[in-house]
Amino acid sequence: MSDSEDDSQDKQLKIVVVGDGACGKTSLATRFAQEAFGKQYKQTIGLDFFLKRISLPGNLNVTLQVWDIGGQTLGGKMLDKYVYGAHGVLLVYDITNYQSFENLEDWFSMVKKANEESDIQPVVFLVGNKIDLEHMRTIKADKHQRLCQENGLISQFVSAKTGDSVYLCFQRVAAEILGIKLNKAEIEQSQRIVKAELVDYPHDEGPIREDNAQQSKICLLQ
Ligand SMILES: Nc1nc2c(ncn2[C@@H]2O[C@H](COP(=O)(O)OP(=O)(O)OP(=O)(O)O)[C@@H](O)[C@H]2O)c(=O)[nH]1
Repeated sequence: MSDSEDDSQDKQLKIVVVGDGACGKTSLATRFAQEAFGKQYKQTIGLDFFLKRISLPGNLNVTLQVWDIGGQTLGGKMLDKYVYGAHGVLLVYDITNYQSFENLEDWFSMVKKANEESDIQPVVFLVGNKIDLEHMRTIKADKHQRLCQENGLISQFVSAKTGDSVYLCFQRVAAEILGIKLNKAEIEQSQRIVKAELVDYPHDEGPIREDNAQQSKICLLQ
């Protein structure tokens, strides 16, 4: 059987990714679906769409349709339609941006309202992104946990930049929707270990001084 025939038999799950502009939704989806990351910010107009097939315990394959919703759509006419019928929702914020956390209330209200008349109620994850910038964190982890407890949300921290826990996040959403329990070994396997890059200057040279670096750039231009 070819891959595409195989795909067509997979269960498809609709996962909607919402949150403020620039909190990293596209980066998260791109990291998951294409294993790539771009530093340049390019605003999503409307929505983007990604498909990725994953495996769950018990040799179960599922295809995730990831709906990456532009942050500027909040309050717009189309948003309800994008979110309607989602099996899973990722409420994403940037841990270094307080406003993106505050605005989750509006995003969550919209998610609940959009699905009021749907037969399926989505599993909702609270996703704190950019944990590679831990030193710039403005929302304490206990505030994040409190929001989860008060609203029945499932907690996840990720970094779209390093890839830390991104695959795990989507795998947990799918498992939760399908009522599958991931064991510790499966969770650990999906968690990418982040290694810091160490710059090792030769001891006798020391770091390059800014004025020297400037000169060498000028030389190159001439
Ligand atoms: N350091 C760091 N930067 C990130 C991370 N995720 C995203 N970024 C950066 O944050 C900026 C915004 O990322 P996007 O993924 O475009 O944000 P978005 O939420 O899709 O934005 P909208 O399209 O406006 O809704 C980009 O410059 C990304 O490179 C992360 O985990 N760590």
